[in-house]
Amino acid sequence: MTLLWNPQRPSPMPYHRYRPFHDRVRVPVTGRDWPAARLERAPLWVPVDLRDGNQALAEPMDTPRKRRLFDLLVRLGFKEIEVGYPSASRTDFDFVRHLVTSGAVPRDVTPVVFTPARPDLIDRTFESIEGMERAVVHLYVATSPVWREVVLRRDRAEIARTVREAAELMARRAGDAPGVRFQFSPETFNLTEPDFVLELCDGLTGLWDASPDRPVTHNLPATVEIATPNVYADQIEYMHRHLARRDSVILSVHPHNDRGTGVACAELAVLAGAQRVEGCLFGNGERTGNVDLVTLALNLFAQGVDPMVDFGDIDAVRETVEHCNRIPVPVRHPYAGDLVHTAFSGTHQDAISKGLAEHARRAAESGVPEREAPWAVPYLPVDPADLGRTYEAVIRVNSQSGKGGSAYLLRARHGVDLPEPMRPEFAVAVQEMTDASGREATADELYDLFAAAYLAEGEVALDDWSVHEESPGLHRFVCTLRVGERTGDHEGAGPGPLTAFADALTGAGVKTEVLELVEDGPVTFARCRVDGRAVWGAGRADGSPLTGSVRAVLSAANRAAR
Ligand SMILES: CC(=O)SCCNC(=O)CCNC(=O)[C@H](O)C(C)(C)COP(=O)(O)OP(=O)(O)OC[C@H]1O[C@@H](n2cnc3c(N)ncnc32)[C@H](O)[C@@H]1OP(=O)(O)O
Ligand SMILES: CC(C)C(=O)C(=O)O
Repeated sequence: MTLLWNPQRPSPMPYHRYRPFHDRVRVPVTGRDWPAARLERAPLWVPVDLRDGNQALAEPMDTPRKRRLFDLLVRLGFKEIEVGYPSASRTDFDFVRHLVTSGAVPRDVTPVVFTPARPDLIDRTFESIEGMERAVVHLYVATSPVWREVVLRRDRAEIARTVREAAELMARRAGDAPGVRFQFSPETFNLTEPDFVLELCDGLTGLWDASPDRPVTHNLPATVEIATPNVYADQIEYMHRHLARRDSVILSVHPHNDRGTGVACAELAVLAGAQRVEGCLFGNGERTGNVDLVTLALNLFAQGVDPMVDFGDIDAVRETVEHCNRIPVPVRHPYAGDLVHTAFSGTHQDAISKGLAEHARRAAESGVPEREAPWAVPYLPVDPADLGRTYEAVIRVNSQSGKGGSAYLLRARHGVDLPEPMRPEFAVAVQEMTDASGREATADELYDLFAAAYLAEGEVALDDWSVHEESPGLHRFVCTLRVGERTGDHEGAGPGPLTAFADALTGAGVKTEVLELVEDGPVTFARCRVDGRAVWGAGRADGSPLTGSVRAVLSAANRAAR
């Protein structure tokens, strides 16, 4: 049926090659609490940058880079950190040994080491953590039908045996070391039959004798995203409700981002009962990456919930992560990208500029410091200052901008506060400039434009001027004026110094009347009627208000002459 309101036509794309998730995995729905749940506290965040993130880098990190990232993660407040896949390479093994021998691991931080279900590699993993006070040994095996059939070539029973044997070896290797705990990941969980995941996880909970004091972590990855986040939430809630000895299990999730919904998957999974979230800073990781822990934590922060990690200097975090990964963070990355607190467009700038002024006003009114006052500035979900950013980048001007943007930059960066009625005419000049260049205009370029338009010399020049009060209510202004080619000495009289100057100008042939004066800050503004036209002028006060006013009137005379 052709819908009148939707004129789209069938595309030539071969979508018939792909199957919806419900043809690929059974998602049992036995009640659903997550849609009404709320995010009220931070889950246990577990950065996997040094393992999952690292295995996705063209140049995996060496020990100095790994150490720098590890120290950053500790400083940020992470308490469980996956530090590597020690059986995979000498570099990874050596780094875990470095952590053991260097004393880099604080007492309240637990490293996690990752291993496949192979006896030789499990042995090597345990070798790497010898002497480590606390560690989680993390076992993984892929469990979904495609991986079973195509990759591992083992059926369900064989996979279950592989997992059991690996887990038994792990338990033997750990002995009764109180500092070692266990984690299991059924890789490709989101494509695996739920009853098989339960069989494997519950088997391990029993085999490892998990208890509330020594819980096991069952980590349920969306290894490759296959569906909308609500489906993952259903899968997690099902496990949350059905896992055995639930009080002895830490239910963890590990979303990737193939459909671009890793963050949503993690958030809905926490609503559905997950207590622990694995991810990477800024979403590094294979293909489209792991879920981004920065976005997740700051999403909580922006809801008034303590993220339990400190991203108060986001640019320093970004700099270290970019150095270690050798991958730049995109300019639109939530919270951390270069442009994410910036508005170029006119109406947004207007709203932000009004919002910032209102924020300052309310803070002053209630006697609360601005950085403590409740935040409600349009278009800025969080105060950039809370992330260690300044307001400099908040408003930037190009041809999409309006009068508010250029006025804001002139005020914020040059102390020049254009009177409201003057802003539209300046915005026209700005737009002409930015339309012509196709570029952004910096605050300095805006000032130069303003100075050329309002502060520069013109047709009318003033020299050797003085003013005095001849008698109460009568001022006399004496000066030399050049108007075009003609230069002459002039005098004017009036009740105030400026009316006297206007009179002198009128005497020199430039009929001038001062309508309004705005003397506030380093530049004074005057609206005058010059030869019948109302025009604005501006003058630098340079410490003397009268000088500013005289120059502003002269500027108006010049602008009228142009
Ligand atoms: C979801 C994840 O992120 S999983 C982790 C991915 N990370 C990495 O692969 C980086 C580190 N890996 C490596 O360095 C290597 O793959 C090693 C050292 C672990 C193993 O190397 P190799 O012995 O050369 O094996 P290879 O890399 O070809 O891996 C494929 C083999 O592992 C088997 N395998 C895959 N996953 C697992 C697992 N979880 N447990 C046991 N065996 C597994 C495959 O069935 C295949 O076996 P086959 O050769 O008998 O067919
Ligand atoms: C094995 C798990 C933890 C994983 O890395 C994944 O599935 O992406």
